[in-house]
Amino acid sequence: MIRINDIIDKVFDNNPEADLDIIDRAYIYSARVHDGQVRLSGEPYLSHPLEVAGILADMRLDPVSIAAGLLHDVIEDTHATREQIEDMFGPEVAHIVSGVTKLSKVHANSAQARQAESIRKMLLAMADDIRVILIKLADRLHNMRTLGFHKKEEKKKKISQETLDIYAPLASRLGIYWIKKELEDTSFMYMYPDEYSRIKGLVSKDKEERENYIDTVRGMIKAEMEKAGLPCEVKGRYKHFFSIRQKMLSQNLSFEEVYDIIAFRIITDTKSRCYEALGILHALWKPIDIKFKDYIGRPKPNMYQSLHTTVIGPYGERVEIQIRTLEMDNVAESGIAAHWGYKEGKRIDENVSKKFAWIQNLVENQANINDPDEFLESVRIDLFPDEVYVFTPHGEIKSLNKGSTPVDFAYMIHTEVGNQCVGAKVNGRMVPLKYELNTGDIVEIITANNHHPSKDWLSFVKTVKAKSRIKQWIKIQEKERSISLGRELCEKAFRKAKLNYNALVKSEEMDQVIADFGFKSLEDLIANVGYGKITPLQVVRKFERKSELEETKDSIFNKLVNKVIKKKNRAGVTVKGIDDVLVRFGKCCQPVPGDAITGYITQGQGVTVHRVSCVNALTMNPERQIDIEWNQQSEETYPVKIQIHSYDRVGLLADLASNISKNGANILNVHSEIREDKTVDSFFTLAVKDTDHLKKVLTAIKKVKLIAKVKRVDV
Ligand SMILES: Nc1nc2c(ncn2[C@@H]2O[C@H](COP(=O)(O)OP(=O)(O)OP(=O)(O)O)[C@@H](OP(=O)(O)OP(=O)(O)O)[C@H]2O)c(=O)[nH]1
Repeated sequence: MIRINDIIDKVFDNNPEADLDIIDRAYIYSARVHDGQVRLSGEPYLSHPLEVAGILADMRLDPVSIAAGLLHDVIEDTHATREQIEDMFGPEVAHIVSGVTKLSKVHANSAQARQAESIRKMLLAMADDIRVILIKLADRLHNMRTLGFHKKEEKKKKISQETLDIYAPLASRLGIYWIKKELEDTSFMYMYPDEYSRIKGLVSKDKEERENYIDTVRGMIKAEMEKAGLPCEVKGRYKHFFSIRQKMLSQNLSFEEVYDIIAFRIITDTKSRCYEALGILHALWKPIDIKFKDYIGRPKPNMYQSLHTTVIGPYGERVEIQIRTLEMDNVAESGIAAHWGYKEGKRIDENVSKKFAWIQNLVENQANINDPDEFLESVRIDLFPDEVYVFTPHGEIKSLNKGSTPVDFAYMIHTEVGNQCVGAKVNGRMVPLKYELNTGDIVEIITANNHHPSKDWLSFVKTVKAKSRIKQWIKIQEKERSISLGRELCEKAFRKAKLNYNALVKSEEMDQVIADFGFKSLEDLIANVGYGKITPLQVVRKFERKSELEETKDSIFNKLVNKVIKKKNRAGVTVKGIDDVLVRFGKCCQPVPGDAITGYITQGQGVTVHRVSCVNALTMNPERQIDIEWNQQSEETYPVKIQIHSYDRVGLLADLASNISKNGANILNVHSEIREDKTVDSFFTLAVKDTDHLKKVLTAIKKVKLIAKVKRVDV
């Protein structure tokens, strides 16, 4: 078991100025709260947080991350609370520890949904503080190292599969290659023990011969570099087992045919020397053209940089050689962690944040995908990137998933370019929209203003962005179609039931009906009628039931309430300088004569009247504003909403209704909300002649028994 002093030494070696005290304190606290707990291995539980902290120190992370690693499961597994952690170690450590704790709580029915949920949580946690995921990776790595202590084979396989599905790709995407490799190889060993042993056996077979080969080739490369005065270190590396297996499966190769089981790495000091070394190598051994990859010019999204070349080696064999600087080599192993400041308080730098902006994108693009299968599929594409690099006609480089098409490219440029894409030229030639792009292609998208995405595109696009934007467009179209169909169906059904559809859609009963069905808006309700999810008759029945209920209420009140005024097209307002213009009233502020008003010229729908104090009037475009005034001779009445706050008592509504009626105002609508403190707010929509009439009604209501407050309110 690693000791705390070993961890502290590692941190000190990385950064002699690090705050070691927080690590010490976290260790003491963790030891205290985990006291008495044991792991399946029989070791004290403390060994786990210590090993996790050791892995984090190997990743050269900052003391805050290491302290959080020591405490990573105290909230979940002991009596410790987030507040205690915050008091003792500060908000940063507490935030990270509680982030790790949240990740371990996944509630879902199916295995698929569980996986989707845990990936979604990880993405969110990464977008919040990437250190949460680094700790989770270290935690998983140690759990994999000790997986052998689990008794059940099934359990070991399940955990290994999850590691291959989620944790290894995440480590790869974050560029922490050493963790990715270890996770893959350990999972491989538990998942397919026979195959693992076979490959392991084949790699170690003829070990001595292989080591001799490595020494010889390394010596040759080194000598050639020295001759050219190029300082460098040359290493031989064995491909990891899981990667060998993947290559054999994906390219249908036998073990002997995987030529890069041994490869060489040249580490030099500057970027230009990397290219120089490449030239020297190619002069020594003939390169295989198609196997050259310049990840220095085009780094991978996980920041990996290196030149890869394959040459015909000294014995006529293929030799893969990777060339990079020392700094690139560090990043190749540690990825994002290599860029993580391990000095106190130093945050991840902006450049690195930009490189990892894909995390944010992933979170945003997937926020609306609810189906676990679809979610996993889309994340899989993003987590197992196999990029192609293509160019815009202006020479800008874009990286896309392998298999991407011009439509993916178009959506990557801009959603509108995608939506209006009609054709594409690749390297100057027209290609079908489902053409698979290759690295180096120059792609030009042809758009047409009124063109729209097609459902068929979903069958070939590869990127999450293109998929989600096309689906979004289809959804909007379907919704629009459903709304107009739904409206038509409802109108017919209402007519048949002798209900006035146009009046009722604007009523408060409709708000209630919408809520009864569990929808948020009238549009949603109508669209669902159009989709066929509810029938128009179900909507009609709600209204019929409502009027039946109403009839059982107090009869005086009922008669008054049901005297709904059928209003004629509103006059009563003159628009200055224009005679014959359609005038409508803002539903938002319900102006009545006497109110200061203003007009808003709408597109094709005449002028809308608002009170000058209405928020909509305050924010309207001044160019569309027009002066209007009340017509003095108008005989019209106007709806206005009032709120009456009072104590709840028997007969209150009847008293109010008769008082309002006595004062010459008709009641168009009423509803009450009873509060816990035995008071009630009654909302009446009245038809009044003007503000004076309204004032008279309000004053009269104040005289009704036990009324606390009366006021006019906006709708
Ligand atoms: N650190 C790091 N190394 C990378 C990355 N991508 C590629 N490499 C290195 O490059 C090797 C080969 O990758 P590629 O050139 O992409 O080609 P291949 O996948 O072999 O297919 P191809 O031969 O082109 O058909 C990898 O081997 P293995 O994956 O077997 O790994 P390791 O060597 O560490 O066990 C790594 O050594 C990366 O993102 N990070």
